Amino acid sequence: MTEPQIVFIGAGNMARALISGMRQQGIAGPNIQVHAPSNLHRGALAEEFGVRSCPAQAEKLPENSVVIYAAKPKQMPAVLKEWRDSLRSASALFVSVAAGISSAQITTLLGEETPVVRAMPNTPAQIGAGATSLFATATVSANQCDTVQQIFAGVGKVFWLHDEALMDTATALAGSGPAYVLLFLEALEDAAVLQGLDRVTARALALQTVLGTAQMAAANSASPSELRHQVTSPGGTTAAGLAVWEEQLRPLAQRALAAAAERGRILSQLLKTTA
Ligand SMILES: NC(=O)C1=CN([C@@H]2O[C@H](COP(=O)(O)OP(=O)(O)OC[C@H]3O[C@@H](n4cnc5c(N)ncnc54)[C@H](OP(=O)(O)O)[C@@H]3O)[C@@H](O)[C@H]2O)C=CC1
Ligand SMILES: O=C(O)[C@@H]1CCC=N1
Repeated sequence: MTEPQIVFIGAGNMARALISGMRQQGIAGPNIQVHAPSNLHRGALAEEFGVRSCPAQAEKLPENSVVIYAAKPKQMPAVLKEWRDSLRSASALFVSVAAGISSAQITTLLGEETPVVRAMPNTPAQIGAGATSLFATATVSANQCDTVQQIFAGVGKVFWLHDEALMDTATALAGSGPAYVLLFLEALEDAAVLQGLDRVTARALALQTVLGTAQMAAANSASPSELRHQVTSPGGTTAAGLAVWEEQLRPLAQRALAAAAERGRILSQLLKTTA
């Protein structure tokens, strides 16, 4: 099977993370093209990864291209109006990473027959450690599902969802998740510095603790709760620290994921697909 041309609409943070991972996966630079209004980000991608840098305007695409929408959710109606005909004439598979925007909204813009996959990757894709949730509409063929699986499996782990409504939860958990983990790292570092540890050591200790724990949990069949109990000596230091975390962490996690998922639904409601 010939490799499909992968066409990015948008050259920002998410496009960069995916392209970086794809290049490490061995996808050739010229097999990836990136469209954006300014040369700022797409020019840098062309220089760094050897991809084709193209203006935002739609162009004729090779048959069976895979088009990845990686511009902002609210820009979708205007952008898809521009691209609709090129997508149709290439029988392109359309993959959207836009938070919140439903497949029904996309097919309203592109036509019912357009095969659409919603993908929610995250930025660790740039080092091949991403987590991507995928949802395919009924018009996506088994071969097209395989193609999408291959693309995203090359930049991390892939999870197919069968209920589109849960894409907002996947977004709240994994799409936004790297920011929560980074905030947690910042908070641990700051707290250790407050106790007198120098910043360089505090950052390195926090980072290695989170990294090592995630790797240990991934390598172990025991649940996170079981592994946590292995750290926690009765009456010891961990129990004292955990008592403080337990006061607030679970309700906070629930509120944070609820707020993020709700924002996804609002982004969807704000979109005027009739524009
Ligand atoms: N950042 C993340 O962690 C994740 C983001 N996403 C989704 O990815 C999408 C992009 O987010 P992110 O990368 O963070 O955003 P950025 O702001 O970093 O990038 C947006 C890109 O869209 C480009 N753009 C603007 N207008 C057009 C147009 N008319 N045609 C083509 N490209 C255009 C911009 O061009 P220019 O370079 O000229 O400014 C820019 O390259 C969003 O839909 C978001 O929901 C999904 C998962 C995770
Ligand atoms: O913040 C956002 O809206 C995007 C989607 C998930 C991560 N970043």
